[in-house]
Amino acid sequence: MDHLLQLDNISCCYDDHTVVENFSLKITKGDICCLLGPSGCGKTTVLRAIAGFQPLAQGSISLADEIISTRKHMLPPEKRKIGMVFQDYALFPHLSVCDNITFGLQHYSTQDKERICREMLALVKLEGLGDRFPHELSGGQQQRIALARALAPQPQLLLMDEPFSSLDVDLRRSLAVEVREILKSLNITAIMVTHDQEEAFAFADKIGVVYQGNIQQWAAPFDLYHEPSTRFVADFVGQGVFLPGHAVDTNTVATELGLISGNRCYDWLPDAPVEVLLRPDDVIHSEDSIKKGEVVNKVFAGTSTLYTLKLPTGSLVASAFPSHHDYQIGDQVGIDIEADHLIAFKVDER
Ligand SMILES: Nc1ncnc2c1ncn2[C@@H]1O[C@H](COP(=O)(O)OP(=O)(O)OP(=O)(O)O)[C@@H](O)[C@H]1O
Repeated sequence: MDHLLQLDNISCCYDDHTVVENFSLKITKGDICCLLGPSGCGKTTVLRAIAGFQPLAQGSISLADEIISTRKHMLPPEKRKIGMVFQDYALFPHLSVCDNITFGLQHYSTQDKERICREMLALVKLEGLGDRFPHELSGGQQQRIALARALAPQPQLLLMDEPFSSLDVDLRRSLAVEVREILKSLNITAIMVTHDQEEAFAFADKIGVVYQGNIQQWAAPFDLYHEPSTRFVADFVGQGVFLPGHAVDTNTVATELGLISGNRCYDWLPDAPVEVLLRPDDVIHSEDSIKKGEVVNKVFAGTSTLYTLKLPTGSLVASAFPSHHDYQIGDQVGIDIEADHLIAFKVDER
C-alpha cells in the first residue's frame, strides 16, 4: 500500500531530554488520523517534526516518497506543502478574511486568488464574510477561516494542533464532524493532535495513542475501544474499571462477578492474577440477578444514567443503565456481565 507519510523510528530531544523516542507511523493518502494522549506525551513535538519546525535526533520522515527530515537534513517548512491549523487560529488580525485565506498564494494572479477565496469560503460555509476582519468573527468562524487558509494552497498533508480546544464543547464536536466531512470531500490527508478522546473518535479514521513519547496503539476508534492492546490504552480510552480476578483458562477469568469468558485467547497460565476491563456497557442491568452492587454514585446523562456500584468486596464497577431505571444512592441493584471482548491484563502488565 502506498503511504503518503512515513515516520521511521524518529526521536526528538530538547537539550539532553528525549521526549519522543523510536516513534514510527505510516499514513495512507486520504486518511484522517489523530494523535491522542495526555498532556506532555510528545504529540505536538511529533507534529512540529512533521511540519519541519523540530529537528530529529534520530530516524527519518518521508512525505510522498521524498525524505524531508533526518538528523542531518531538514527540508524547510515552506517547501513541504503541508498546511497547519493551530489551537489559537493564528489569523492575521490586520488582514481581512479574504487576505488571510489567500496569504499563502502570493504568486497567484488576482483573478485566481479571488476564485480560490470564493471556493474556500463556500467550502467552510462562510460565503459573504470575505471583507470582515478576524475580530468580527466568532471563535468557530475564525477556526473555519484558519482551515480555509491552510487548504487554499492545496497542501499534500494537513496538520491540526488541538484545533477545536478553544471552542465550547458542543461546537467542538459539531465542528470536528463538519471538518472531517470537508477533508473527506477533498480527499485531504490530515493529522490532528488532541487529548480529547471524543473529539478524536468523531474525527479520525485511525488514532495513535501516544504515551511517554511513543505510540502505544495505532487503530480505528472501534478497535481502540474494544481491543485495547495495552493497559494504558485500556485505561486512557473510554470509561471503565479494572476488576481483579484470576485466569481459569485461556479465555476465561474468575472474578467476584463470576466467570467471565470472551472470544479471544490469552497466553496466561491458570491461576495467574489478572485484571479485567469492564466498560459501563459491559455491566448490564438485570433486576433478578443474584449479583448485586450498591449504588454509590449516579450521573444522569439523558438517555442513560451512569452508576458507580460497589461490589461486596468493595471493588467498584461502572454501569450505564437506560435512564428510566432510576435507582438511589444506597440501593442494591442486580447486574450481569456481557463482555464478549474480554479485555484482561496480567497484574504486572503495566
Ligand atoms: N521548547 C521546549 N523546550 C523544552 N522542553 C519542551 C519544549 N517543548 C516541549 N517540551 C517538553 O517536551 C515534552 C513533550 O511536549 P509536547 O508539547 O510535545 O507534548 P504534548 O503531548 O503536545 O502536550 P500538550 O497536550 O500539553 O500540548 C513535555 O515534557 C514538554 O515539557
